[in-house]
Amino acid sequence: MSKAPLRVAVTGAAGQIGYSLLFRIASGEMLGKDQPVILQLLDLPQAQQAVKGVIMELDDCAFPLLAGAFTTDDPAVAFKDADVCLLVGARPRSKGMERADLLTANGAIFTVQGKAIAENAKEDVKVLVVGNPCNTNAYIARAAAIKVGRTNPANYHGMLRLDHNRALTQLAQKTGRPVSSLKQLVVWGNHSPSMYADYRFVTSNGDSVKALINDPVWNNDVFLPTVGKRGAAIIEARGLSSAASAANAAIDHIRDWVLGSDEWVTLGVPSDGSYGIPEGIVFGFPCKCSGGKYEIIQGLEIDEYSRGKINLTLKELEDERAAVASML
Ligand SMILES: NC(=O)c1ccc[n+]([C@@H]2O[C@H](COP(=O)([O-])OP(=O)(O)OC[C@H]3O[C@@H](n4cnc5c(N)ncnc54)[C@H](O)[C@@H]3O)[C@@H](O)[C@H]2O)c1
Ligand SMILES: O=C(O)C[C@H](O)C(=O)O
Repeated sequence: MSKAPLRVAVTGAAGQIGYSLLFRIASGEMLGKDQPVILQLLDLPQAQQAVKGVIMELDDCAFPLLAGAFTTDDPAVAFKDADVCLLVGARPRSKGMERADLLTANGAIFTVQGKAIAENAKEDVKVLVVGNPCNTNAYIARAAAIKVGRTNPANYHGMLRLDHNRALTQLAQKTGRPVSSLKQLVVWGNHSPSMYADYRFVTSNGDSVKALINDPVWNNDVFLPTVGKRGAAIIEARGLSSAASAANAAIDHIRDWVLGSDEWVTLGVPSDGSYGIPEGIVFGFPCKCSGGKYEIIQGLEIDEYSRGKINLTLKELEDERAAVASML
């Protein structure tokens, strides 16, 4: 017997990430090749026509797993009974802008949406914020949801998976080892240039990647800036912010969370106090997922260099938290 459909709400559905994301969700790449889905799409009133066009294209793919799709400009309708919410809709950064510039522009969206999710979605809804600055937007949505109650505050995530995937490829290219052989990577902190992509624990077929590379100067002066500033480099090259790779990362994040992952994955999750990160701050941590739940991997050694890097990205998130305090 076929499974009951899961409801996936996607905001910013008319945007460029939406266009890369929706077709892959409908084809089963996110929730499984035997899992029907209903797409509940949210965008602004002026974008409704464009979303209708996207739904026409979804129809024209005749996806066997697509059990329905609709568009609305009302968050309460979009999030009704949702199992998964992908909060993509926000203004993207343009050339020369830092993510902090987006804080006030986009923060207001997430108070409204966090409340609407908590009031309307399934109680165990899984929420991933992609719209930037995604860690603090997830923090805002979670704070608004906590005021309502009902949903699980641990299930409001920000997306660090793009940074994780970017770091994997840089390491694969440096070592000449296949991406698939690299295990135990983590990107700590904020989805911003302050993030700390940490390959001290990474192995490739049992070999330590840190020992293979054995080049702290490359780590500090090439690897970290390349991963941290990759978003800006893509905006510079494309004239638009990353879209297909961002959509891919969102799919990876939700797939691993829902279907499980034997490997470490970086998830941006509300801190439970692990590694000295204050509770509630949405922070990139090494996680394992199984049975639809995630846990932060404990007990990793944090050396002095790493502590300095983690403190730096934490400080940025604490400053962002202070900047949005009046919105909460
Ligand atoms: N976390 C990451 O790794 C990552 C990576 C890439 C992009 N992003 C961010 O994702 C966001 C979307 O990027 P994009 O390239 O798709 O942008 P886009 O401008 O192409 O699309 C954004 C869409 O969001 C809609 N929107 C705006 N406000 C909305 C609201 N209140 N409710 C619903 N929809 C709304 C717009 O109408 C538009 O259709 C940006 O904030 C961007 O910075 C994050
Ligand atoms: O950098 C941006 O503004 C877009 C996105 O967050 C990215 O990392 O590509």
